[in-house]
Amino acid sequence: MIGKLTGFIAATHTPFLANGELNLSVIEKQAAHLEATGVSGVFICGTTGECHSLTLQERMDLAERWSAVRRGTNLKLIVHVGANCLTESRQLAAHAQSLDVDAIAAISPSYFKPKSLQALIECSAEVAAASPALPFYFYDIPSMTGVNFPMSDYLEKAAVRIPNLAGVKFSNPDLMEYQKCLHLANSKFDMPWGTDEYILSALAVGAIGGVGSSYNLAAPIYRRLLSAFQRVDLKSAQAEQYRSVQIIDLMIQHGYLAASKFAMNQLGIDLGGVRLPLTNLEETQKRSLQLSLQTLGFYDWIAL
Ligand SMILES: CC(=O)N[C@@H]([C@@H](O)[C@H](O)[C@H](O)CO)[C@@H](O)CC(=O)C(=O)O
Repeated sequence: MIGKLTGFIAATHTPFLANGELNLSVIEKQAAHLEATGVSGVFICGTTGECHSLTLQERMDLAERWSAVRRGTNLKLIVHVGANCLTESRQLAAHAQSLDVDAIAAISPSYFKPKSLQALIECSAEVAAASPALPFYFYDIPSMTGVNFPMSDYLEKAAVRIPNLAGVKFSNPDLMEYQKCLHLANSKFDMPWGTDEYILSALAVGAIGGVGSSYNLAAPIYRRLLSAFQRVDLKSAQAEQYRSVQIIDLMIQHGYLAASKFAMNQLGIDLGGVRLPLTNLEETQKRSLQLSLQTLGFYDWIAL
């Protein structure tokens, strides 16, 4: 086991060329940027990575490239293998285990949804069993999957069914349920927090790390937030959290994933655009976002 995930893990974007094909050649630069800005790991092929718009082969190509690139860095590597088809998930999990990766994670199937907690646990168990040597995280993201069971119940029941269960990547803003999970089984489970705009609240109740999209472009803000929190300087921590809120709010107004990819491109990491069904920013939207980021002070906030 890798121990618990600490610090800020970037849920990475998937780089595409102008023609929409995968652009593996930029991953080295992407990793260097993330390491330089202080993230502690990468969570690839997740929501931010547009997992459901990638072919199985593309997901494996990404895992292979990241596994090679992160060697020689301090970045942890977690591969998201969730899919609607459990056979594909199992293939991805087995493939991840053949590489140098730290853990896998999987969301619930969501087109046909598990009707009971036990059915959800059976889905996780099938995937986790395909890579028994890797820690398995259930990726709880009800806003995207529409699957919503109490994660404290999931952990209690799944712990006896899934030997390699490490915890839950908690992309669910329910802080009460989060605390119940944190206190289960002598805090045995790892619970990386997945809603960046509430990370300060999560730290206050016991989080030790987060996985999220905005750590790709704004890790320095979160690092200052964490150090202010650790020295009990709540005013400074709140100020940094509010910076994150303003950035995220701006991205949401412009279409979150396309806007965050555009911002990464502006930072010199050319990740290209998003794939349909998501849509890219129009030129006017790009200009307005760029101006708003400058006016906000974004580029000063993230300077190293
Ligand atoms: C619903 C959603 O996409 N949540 C994001 C957050 O990082 C989110 O983008 C951020 O908090 C802004 O709302 C992550 O939890 C997703 C994530 O980790 C991933 O891309 O796999």
